[in-house]
Amino acid sequence: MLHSHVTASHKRKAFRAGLSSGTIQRFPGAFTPLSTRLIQEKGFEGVYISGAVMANELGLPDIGLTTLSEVAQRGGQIARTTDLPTLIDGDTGFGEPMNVARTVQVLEDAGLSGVHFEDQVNPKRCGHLDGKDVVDEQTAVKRIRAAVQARRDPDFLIMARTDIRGVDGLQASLDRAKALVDAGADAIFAEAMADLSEFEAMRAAVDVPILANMTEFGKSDLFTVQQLQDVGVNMVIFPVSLLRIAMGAIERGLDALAAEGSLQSQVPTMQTRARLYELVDYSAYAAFDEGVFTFDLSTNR
Ligand SMILES: C[C@](O)(C(=O)O)[C@H](CC(=O)O)C(=O)O
Ligand SMILES: [Mg+2]
Repeated sequence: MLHSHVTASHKRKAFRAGLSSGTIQRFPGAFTPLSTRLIQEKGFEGVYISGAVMANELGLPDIGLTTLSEVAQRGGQIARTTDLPTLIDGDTGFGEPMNVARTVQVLEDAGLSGVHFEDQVNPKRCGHLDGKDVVDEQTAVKRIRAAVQARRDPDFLIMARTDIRGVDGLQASLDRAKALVDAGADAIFAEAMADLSEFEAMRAAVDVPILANMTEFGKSDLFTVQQLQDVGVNMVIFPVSLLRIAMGAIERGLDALAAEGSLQSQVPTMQTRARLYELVDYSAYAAFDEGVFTFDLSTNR
């Protein structure tokens, strides 16, 4: 009822334990706080909070328009609904290294378990699009150093994302990842790897956990969790998938409503009222109310 049943500190420790467990950690992207309830119930290890989804949900493209306050608020709303660890997309950190430092502290306070910062220039764009650009190594390293220095909870995970693969190729990406680990990154997000052998090369290059991004309609094939685990990937995100699934269903539903004048034909595809109430734990709230209203002073002398 009401919120997560474990503390932010517990979730951060669980995140780190999962990353070093030898079992790949699967983090679907929650596109609403409500969706975390399903992610948890279905047995996934954690929840990803996508910058693309946060922007797109507001009707904006994912080009660095969302602000730290918007992202922290949404991240906090999502984190509080789940007992699972949460990794949030910190884009380029919302400014210069000083801003990156503040971002870390705000996200720690919002109850997130970790954040990733990327080495793109501003304005940033989806890592799977052409025409993106990256900052030089020194600038990228400064971002990560600022993040690491600002953190107060040593368990809060700072992940460095490098987008350089799509700009300067695989070797540049391995070199960049090593520099980011030397700067203190706890984990590496190697964006837009072309195939499994590239993940394998990244695995060999660094000795921290590595993340694979299985975003649809991107540069990478959609490898299975098992294939990624087999090449030593420690965690995989499905960042925008739930939004895409839901928006696909919404379009089909609206088409049916427009064509048929009623949603009767769609009802079997809908989540039922009973299932929805189960996810928001409705009955526990009703029981709580009943307990308060039936409280009888005379029996408590
Ligand atoms: C992971 C990502 O940064 C996101 O914001 O979810 C995006 C996902 C996408 O646009 O498909 C990315 O840059 O890969
Ligand atoms: Mg993003």
